[in-house]
Amino acid sequence: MSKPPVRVLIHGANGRMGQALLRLAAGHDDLQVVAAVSRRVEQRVQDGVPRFASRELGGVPAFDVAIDFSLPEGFDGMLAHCVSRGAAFVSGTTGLSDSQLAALDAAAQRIPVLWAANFSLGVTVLNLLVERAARDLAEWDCDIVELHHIHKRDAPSGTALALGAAAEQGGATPRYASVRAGDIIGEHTVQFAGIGERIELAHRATSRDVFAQGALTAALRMADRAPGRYGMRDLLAAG
Ligand SMILES: NC(=O)C1=CN([C@@H]2O[C@H](COP(=O)(O)OP(=O)(O)OC[C@H]3O[C@@H](n4cnc5c(N)ncnc54)[C@H](OP(=O)(O)O)[C@@H]3O)[C@@H](O)[C@H]2O)C=CC1
Ligand SMILES: O=C(O)C1=N[C@H](C(=O)O)C[C@H](O)C1
Repeated sequence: MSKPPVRVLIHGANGRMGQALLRLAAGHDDLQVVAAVSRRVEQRVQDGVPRFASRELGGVPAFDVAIDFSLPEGFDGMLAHCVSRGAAFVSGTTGLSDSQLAALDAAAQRIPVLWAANFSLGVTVLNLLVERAARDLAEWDCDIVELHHIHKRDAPSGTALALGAAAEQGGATPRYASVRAGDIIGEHTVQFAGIGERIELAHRATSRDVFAQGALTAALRMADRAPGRYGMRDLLAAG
């Protein structure tokens, strides 16, 4: 007998990422979007998916996992809601405060939690490469340059900070520079500069679909996990 589809809630549904998630989710037989949540709701049902405003969470049907790509103002409410429903929480929202990041650890005592600054396979591997390079190049200057679209609010990007943490793990001390321009999806370069030579490790996303597809895959894999804190590296290890 085939498994029933994983029931997914998408939070931040009106946004750039929310729209990509809804479009790509429609092509997955193994999941069903049972609720699309955002601040404002114009139509009660759109493309067969029930819509809810964030103040109406009490009326949302049962779900196995929420995928949150909202903003820091929306994040706390959805995390708390997942804990109260016993559902898994997968989030890519960036610009979070230290206390919001700590709240992920507290929630992970009760539900499966995966937060990642970047859901692309390329950046997941880039983090490993940066940590490795920093181990041998800790004395070199380390600079992280990130470019994003003009609407992005947080800087440095979540990915830049995660790459910085990987560099620090290897012993380097990174500096950050941010550019906000046009419709750039997301580009990150980690430069290690010595005397007479330098290395650049770079990732360029040309479509938001890579983040959305990564988050849908993560949601499918998190739905039936034990409570705990997970990262993209755990998904790599899972194959
Ligand atoms: N980890 C990753 O791989 C990636 C992470 N991101 C991050 O995802 C987040 C969303 O990005 P993007 O889609 O471009 O942003 P948008 O501004 O396009 O969308 C944000 C969404 O969040 C909703 N929202 C905002 N505030 C609240 C609130 N207080 N309560 C409930 N919902 C709220 C908005 O609803 P409404 O429209 O109704 O106001 C909107 O649907 C950002 O933090 C971004 O940095 C982005 C891409 C990849
Ligand atoms: O806001 C975005 O667009 C993106 N945000 C993430 C970040 O802050 O690193 C990931 C990606 O680069 C796109």
